Amino acid sequence: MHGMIELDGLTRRYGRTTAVDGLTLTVRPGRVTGFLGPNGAGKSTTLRMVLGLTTPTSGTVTVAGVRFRDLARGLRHAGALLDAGDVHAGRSARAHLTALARGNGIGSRRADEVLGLVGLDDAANRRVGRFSLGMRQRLGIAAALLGDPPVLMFDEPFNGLDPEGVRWVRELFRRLAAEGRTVFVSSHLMGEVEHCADHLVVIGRGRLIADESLNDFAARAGRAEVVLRTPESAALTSALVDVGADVRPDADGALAVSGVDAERIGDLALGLRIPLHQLTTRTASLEEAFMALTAADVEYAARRTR
Ligand SMILES: Nc1ncnc2c1ncn2[C@@H]1O[C@H](COP(=O)(O)OP(=O)(O)OP(=O)(O)O)[C@@H](O)[C@H]1O
Repeated sequence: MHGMIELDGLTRRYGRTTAVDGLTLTVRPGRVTGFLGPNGAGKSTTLRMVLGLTTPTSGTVTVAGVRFRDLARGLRHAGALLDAGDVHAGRSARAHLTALARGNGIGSRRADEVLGLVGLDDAANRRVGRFSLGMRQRLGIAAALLGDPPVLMFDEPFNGLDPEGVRWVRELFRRLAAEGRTVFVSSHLMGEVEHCADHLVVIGRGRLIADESLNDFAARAGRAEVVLRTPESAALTSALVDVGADVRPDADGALAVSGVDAERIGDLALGLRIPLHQLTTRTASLEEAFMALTAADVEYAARRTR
C-alpha cells in the first residue's frame, strides 16, 4: 500500500467527450512508470484526478490507500509537476518555494535544499517570470520534491529541456525510484521515457492499451520483420503467403515479410530456385511499436479536433 497509486474504473467525462474511460491499474513504488499516450489521450486529466484537482465522473483513485484530498499537508504524501507555467511570475524561485513550503508545514530551509537538487541555486533570487521553459521545469520539479514525498508525478517533464536537461531529469527519476519512491511520468513520446522507465502504462482515448514492463513491451514490440529483394517478387510472395507469412512492399522494390524468419525464407527460396539479392532481419524501435499501438487513437484525435 505504501506509496501505491491505485485507479479503479476511473472515468471522467466532459460533455460528450470521455477524457478518461474506466482506467484500472496500480502504479507501484521503487520503479519509474512511464505514462504514455498521444495528445489528448487523457494523461493530464488522470494525473489531476489522482491529486484531487479534477473530480472523477465515476470510479476511484487513491494514494497510499486514501483519497489524496483527504490527506493533510499533501506535499508530504505526493509531489507533482503538472504545469510548469503555473507560477507567480513576479516572485523569485526561492519565494515561490518557501510559500509552498509554509502552506504544507515544511521548513523554509528545504526550499534551498531542493533548489540545489535541481541545479537552480544560482537563480534562487531571480524572478520566475524571466525563467526559460527549462528552468521552469526544474523549478516545478523542485516544488514536487519539497515535501520529500514517497509518490512523485510529472506531467510532460521533458518539455523545453535541452539534451543535458533531459539526461539530468532521467537520472533524477531513476534515483528517486531507487530510493523506493513511486515515480509516474507522462509523455507523448516513447523516446523520452524509454531510457528511464521500468514499467509502461499506455492509454489512448482515455482507455488502457498496455500495462507492462518495458522489457515485456520491447519483446512484444520487437517482433522481427525480414526485408528481402528478389527478381522474382510475385512467385516468392505467393509461396510466402502459402506458408502463412504476411508480405508487403517495402522501399525500392524490396518486400517486408513478417510471420516467418529469415532462415525459413532462405530455405523456401532455395527450394523454388528463386534467387535472393537481400535477406535482412529488422526489429521495430520502441517508438515505432508505440506509434503502431496508438495509431487508431491518433487518427481519432486528429479527426476530432478538425
Ligand atoms: N476542462 C476540460 N473541459 C473540457 N474538455 C477537457 C477538459 N480537460 C480535458 N478535456 C478533454 O479531455 C481529453 C483528454 O485531455 P488531457 O489533457 O487529459 O489529455 P493528455 O493525454 O494530457 O493530452 P496532452 O498530451 O495533449 O496534454 C481531451 O479531449 C481534452 O480536450
